[in-house]
Amino acid sequence: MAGVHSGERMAGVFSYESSEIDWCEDNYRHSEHVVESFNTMSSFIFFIISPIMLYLLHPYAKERSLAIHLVWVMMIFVGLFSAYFHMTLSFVGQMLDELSILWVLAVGYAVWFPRRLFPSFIKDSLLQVHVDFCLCALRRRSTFSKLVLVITVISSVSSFVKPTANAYALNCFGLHLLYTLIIEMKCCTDQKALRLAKLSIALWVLAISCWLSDRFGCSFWQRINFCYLHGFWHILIVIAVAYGSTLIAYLDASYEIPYSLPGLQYWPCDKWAVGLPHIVLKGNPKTEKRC
Ligand SMILES: CCCCCCCC/C=C\CCCCCCCC(=O)N[C@@H](CO)[C@H](O)/C=C/CCCCCCCCCCCCC
Ligand SMILES: [Ca+2]
Ligand SMILES: [Zn+2]
Repeated sequence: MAGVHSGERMAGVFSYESSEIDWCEDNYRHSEHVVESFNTMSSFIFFIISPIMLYLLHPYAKERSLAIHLVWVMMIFVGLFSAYFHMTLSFVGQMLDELSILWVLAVGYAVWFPRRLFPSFIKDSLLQVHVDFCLCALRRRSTFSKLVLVITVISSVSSFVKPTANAYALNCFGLHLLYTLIIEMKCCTDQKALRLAKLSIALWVLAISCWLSDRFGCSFWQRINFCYLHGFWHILIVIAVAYGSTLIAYLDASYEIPYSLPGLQYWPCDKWAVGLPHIVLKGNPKTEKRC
């Protein structure tokens, strides 16, 4: 009997609308198989932007570390799980969506978090030992990555305690990322980087306004028959991440591989006012010392 009950519960977490979260868009408006059509369709933006970013970041990732590619590979899974979540509004869909975001953030922190902002116990840990500068930098990042891994595993397990709070916790990580970016930009004089920082922050503010407005202002949006703000959030946040992560990658390249003379450009055309930012390496890496 107990087996039957646990089997039913297992099936329950996959069933349509088993999540406690329901976004503002009307359910089953366009199809009886898709709960929120616009929210599902807008998740496909991840499948467009991620491969382009993988292609654009390749020269920098090849020089710095191929692990950087993990960020945009995992963003494809975020898109996939987001589409599945909005198609079903199932509990499993919600958890996959949120846990995939958590793990992308973790990889982003592990590969890009600025070394000079590492906790002091990591920064001081190798001071006494006389090791090569590059080796020391690598070891510190590896220790930091292990710390990130421990925090992410604990957060993943805790996410099952109160699933409705997960999205807010994830946005707190987003706020920390914003704070880190502001600290990093304080002493920056590079006009292209400053412009990219302003654009990233503006896109993030716009995206989060859509997310919050869909969550808390739904009755207003229903009255004017415009319930698509969560879908707009998907589009804006993926562009904000493309802008913000390229900026962080550019700052990382300037500190860690300065000999490759990193620069910022826009794709498809650098002269256009809009486009996807990427890093160009103007130096000749082969002849220089690598870290
Ligand atoms: C030094 C660190 C570098 C980190 C690099 C950035 C890595 C990318 C991080 C996050 C990806 C965000 C993906 C958004 C997923 C959209 C799916 C979705 O809509 N899910 C909702 C349910 O459908 C769910 O309620 C959303 C929860 C909130 C998620 C908040 C994530 C924080 C995003 C931070 C982005 C910062 C952008 C940088 C701007 C300066
Ligand atoms: Ca809905
Ligand atoms: Zn969503």
